[in-house]
Amino acid sequence: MKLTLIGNGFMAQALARGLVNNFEVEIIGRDEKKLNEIKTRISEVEVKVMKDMEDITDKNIIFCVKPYALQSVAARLEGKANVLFSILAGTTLDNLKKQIKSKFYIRTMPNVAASVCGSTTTVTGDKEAKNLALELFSYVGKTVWVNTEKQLDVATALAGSGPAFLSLVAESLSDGAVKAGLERSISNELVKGLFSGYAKLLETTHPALIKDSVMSPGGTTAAGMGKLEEGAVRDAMIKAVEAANDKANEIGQK
Ligand SMILES: NC(=O)C1=CN([C@@H]2O[C@H](COP(=O)(O)OP(=O)(O)OC[C@H]3O[C@@H](n4cnc5c(N)ncnc54)[C@H](OP(=O)(O)O)[C@@H]3O)[C@@H](O)[C@H]2O)C=CC1
Ligand SMILES: O=C(O)[C@@H]1CCC=N1
Repeated sequence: MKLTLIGNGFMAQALARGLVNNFEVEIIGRDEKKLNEIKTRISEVEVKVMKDMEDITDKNIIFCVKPYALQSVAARLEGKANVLFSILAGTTLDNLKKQIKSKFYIRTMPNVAASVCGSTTTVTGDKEAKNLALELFSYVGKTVWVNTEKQLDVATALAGSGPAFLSLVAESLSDGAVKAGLERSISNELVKGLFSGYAKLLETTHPALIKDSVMSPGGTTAAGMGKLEEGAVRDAMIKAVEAANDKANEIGQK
């Protein structure tokens, strides 16, 4: 089966790398130089500069441009695709249906860890294309089917934006260690180990239990936790996910 990725940015390339071993992959973009650079990095893909009018009849499209570019790119697509898979944050199935013709529509939300086959991708849309969607995105990590776009928007806030939120945690923990006198290279090494070890623990243990197992009475962790609560980190994280979800809804209303 052939997959056509429209857009050649970070996510398109991450998906292409995961998909080339199992599908024919074509990437369509607007910048020949960028496309040729991609071809040198991912030799298995076909690259193509978008025509004034691009025929998508019967193609399986993975749409990978920014949400604001939907209208201008859609205006140059003619014909009816087989399945349109969108990775666009916030952009609703209704909006996609108004702008691009396809037999079936799927909305997905992968994350940046797709570039290392570690995405957890949420998927919703037409049931007829469910199995294909779950298969495609399994080549860049795990997949989770949800029944509503409301769930997909919240998943966008949590798992799509989440790597950026966790980057703030990773970077600031390393900064704290440097402030306390540890060399940056050692701090960064410890943060990497901390995240990978923690990910393994989280597979089997609730976060509250992990916290309780670390925090001894009057100990070092309790001292640090006090400061996190003073800084309202928990509240800030909750508000970050809420704000990202609100933004997805706002994009959806445009
Ligand atoms: N980054 C992330 O972590 C995630 C992003 N997403 C979603 O993925 C989508 C792509 O994001 P990302 O890969 O990060 O963004 P990039 O900016 O890296 O890529 C966007 C791509 O769209 C192309 N593009 C923009 N406008 C046009 C146009 N008018 N005609 C043709 N091509 C156009 C750009 O072309 P050019 O290179 O020529 O500028 C570029 O190839 C977004 O909709 C985002 O919501 C989803 C999950 C996670
Ligand atoms: O912020 C963004 O637009 C994208 C969507 C999901 C993650 N990042």
